[in-house]
Amino acid sequence: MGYPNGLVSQGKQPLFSFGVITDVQYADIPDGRSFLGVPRYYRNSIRVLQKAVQNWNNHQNLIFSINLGDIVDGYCPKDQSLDAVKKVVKEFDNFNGPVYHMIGNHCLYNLPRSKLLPLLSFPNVDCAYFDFSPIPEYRFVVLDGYDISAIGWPQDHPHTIEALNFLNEKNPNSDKNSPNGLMDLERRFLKFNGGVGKEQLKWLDKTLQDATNSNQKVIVCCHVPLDPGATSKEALLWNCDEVMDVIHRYDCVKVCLGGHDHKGGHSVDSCGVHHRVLEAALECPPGTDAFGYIDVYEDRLSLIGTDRMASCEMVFNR
Ligand SMILES: Nc1ccn([C@@H]2O[C@H](COP(=O)(O)OP(=O)(O)OC[C@H](O)CO)[C@@H](O)[C@H]2O)c(=O)n1
Repeated sequence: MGYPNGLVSQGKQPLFSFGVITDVQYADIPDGRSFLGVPRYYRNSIRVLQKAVQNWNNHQNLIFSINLGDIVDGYCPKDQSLDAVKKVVKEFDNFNGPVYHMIGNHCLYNLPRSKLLPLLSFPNVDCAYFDFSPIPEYRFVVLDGYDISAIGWPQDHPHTIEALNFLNEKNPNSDKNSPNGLMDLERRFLKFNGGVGKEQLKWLDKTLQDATNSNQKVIVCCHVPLDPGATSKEALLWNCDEVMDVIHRYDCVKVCLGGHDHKGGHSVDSCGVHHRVLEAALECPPGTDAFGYIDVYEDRLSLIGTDRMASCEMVFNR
């Protein structure tokens, strides 16, 4: 059987399947461009989401969907932020199943965490990282890539202060979103990125130990990518090295999914873990789409992408 975007089914039934989309970055404003000049279609992006939900529902066998973050764009007029987030959430709610969201920098430009987490139905409204297990053999670990961040926390919050100190130490530019002069992987030390804090790292370690004890395979999800092979250096998590050190201690993690770097990417790291950064809905010119679903097997994930989201076979290496 043939799929869109070139995959060929291997005949076996998946254990389960789920929908994916990222970087909708909706705003009711005219089309624009990224800082680097890439076109952005702020109004069309909600149409891409509507098409995704329709497609997921038509599939009939997707047991949940994942939104990898950045639901509303930073250029959304601030007096419209709440309505814009509610409007996008309403579209996700048309999906016939649970939707797991994560927060991105653009979400945090619009609303503080205290407002976002309840609106996005996080399992615990005080914490943006969590895990869930759709079937006993698999566990999903959702990381908060803006745990240590200069955006989203109150100005006097310890995590804001830690982030500002970190940026001042690592990035000498007065514009902390500018990578000018930063070399190679240091180009990730930008204000629109963030890091995973110590408590969350401990939680990640404990959760992966628990998954190992339960003989579960793990998919890690984070808005901010974790491997330089799958993303521009400017879009990497500040402490991707620390997070990957924890992940590599365990054999259970098979795939990491990300958003944030709109062009998308795929790599296999030195320990055989797949990293798939998904293509953004925001950059779809009208008439095009970027969403997909993932078939989960015992030995691989198969991403079936639509249009600008490339299909991808991720066979487990360990
Ligand atoms: N002062 C700046 C600001 C940004 N850049 C570079 O521009 C790229 C991304 O900026 P932008 O499009 O505004 O960021 P988004 O959060 O909307 O999107 C995230 C990107 O997709 C992550 O790649 C980036 O390359 C910056 O370094 C800059 O040079 N100077």
